Amino acid sequence: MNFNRAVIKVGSALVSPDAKGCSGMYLLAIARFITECQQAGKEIILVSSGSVAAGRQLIQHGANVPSIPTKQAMASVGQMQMMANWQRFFDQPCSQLLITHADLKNRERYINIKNTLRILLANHVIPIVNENDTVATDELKVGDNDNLAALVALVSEADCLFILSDIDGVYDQDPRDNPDAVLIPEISEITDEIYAMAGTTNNPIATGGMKTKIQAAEKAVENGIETYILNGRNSEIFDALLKGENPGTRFKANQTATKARKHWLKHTLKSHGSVSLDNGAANAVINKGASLLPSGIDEVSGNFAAGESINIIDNKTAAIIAKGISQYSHRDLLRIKGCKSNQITNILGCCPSKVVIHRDDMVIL
Ligand SMILES: Nc1ncnc2c1ncn2[C@@H]1O[C@H](COP(=O)(O)OP(=O)(O)O)[C@@H](O)[C@H]1O
Ligand SMILES: N[C@@H](CCC(=O)OP(=O)(O)O)C(=O)O
Repeated sequence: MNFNRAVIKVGSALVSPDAKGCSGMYLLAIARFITECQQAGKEIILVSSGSVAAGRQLIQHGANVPSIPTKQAMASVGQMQMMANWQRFFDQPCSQLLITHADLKNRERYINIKNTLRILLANHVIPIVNENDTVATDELKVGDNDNLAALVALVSEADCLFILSDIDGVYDQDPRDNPDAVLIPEISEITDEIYAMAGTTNNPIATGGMKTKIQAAEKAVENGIETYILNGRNSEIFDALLKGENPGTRFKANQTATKARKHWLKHTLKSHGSVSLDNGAANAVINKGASLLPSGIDEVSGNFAAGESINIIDNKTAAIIAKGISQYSHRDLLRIKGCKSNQITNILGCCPSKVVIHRDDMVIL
């Protein structure tokens, strides 16, 4: 799995499969996948739908489609149930972020959301985002959690977006109406033809269907974020992902977005110091797309602050193999070099990051 930070979007049909309150039926496997990703040094943000579905039985409504205020009340009571349901699958604390489109459009609020997410992740809290349905009228709304998840991936600078739904991926036509529909494993360009294949949803508790998932994928890939649409009802997909396979539809990230950042790293940023790596770490960085962990660092030289660029040297050849932005100052690195990431807090008193240089902050030379 070649990512450092991912947003995982979970649809209503997984949180509340029969729209009668919350269920753990599908969340257990999702939570296990999240834990396994974290154990591999990756950071995960959840975007969870399901508040309306979870609260549906607790608010009176007739046989007709509930009105907007009724749905807002359902979301309000259902959100509590949904968060409690997620929390029981994690030993770590979960946190709640309820946001609207208006929050993401406002620069000051955008930065506040970004900073909050960063600090939550640094403290090993699992951020769980949903739209703030109570205050969201049409002008304030993102409207669907697929597009919200793409915006969360942008604000959090994630490099991967997983959209988990009740269907295996994008088909050439809606498989609910067309049994001959064929799954498309790889989409390298989102064209009008792709949009034409995507229908809406017939699930009364869901919003958007495949159309909003394609919109979300488009937003993400054009910003260099690889996107997958997957069936969260099938727990085998998580084993496949962990093995680096694609068990659904993958949208290739636009390389120019990634390239622009790598170009800036390589050519614009001046290095203020260096770290030398042992054999295993040098191999992981060059050949396995890994982030740099403190355990692989043998030596630290120079005088640099957290957030500054440094060279990465292979101890064996003394060659500069890569360059990247260090999450730690040279002083802190001298104290944590050679240590496991889970020892950082004991040594420094805090752990702003499990990795010394994130893969997306690194360029191989
Ligand atoms: N081309 C398509 N490929 C796959 N699914 C499609 C397509 N067009 C429409 N759909 C529908 O989209 C649904 C998933 O969207 P939705 O019900 O909004 O799920 P979620 O609650 O996970 O957001 C599928 O169950 C399927 O019926
Ligand atoms: N904020 C709403 C999200 C609605 C929504 O987008 O649902 P889904 O299509 O299942 O992702 C809720 O929590 O019910």
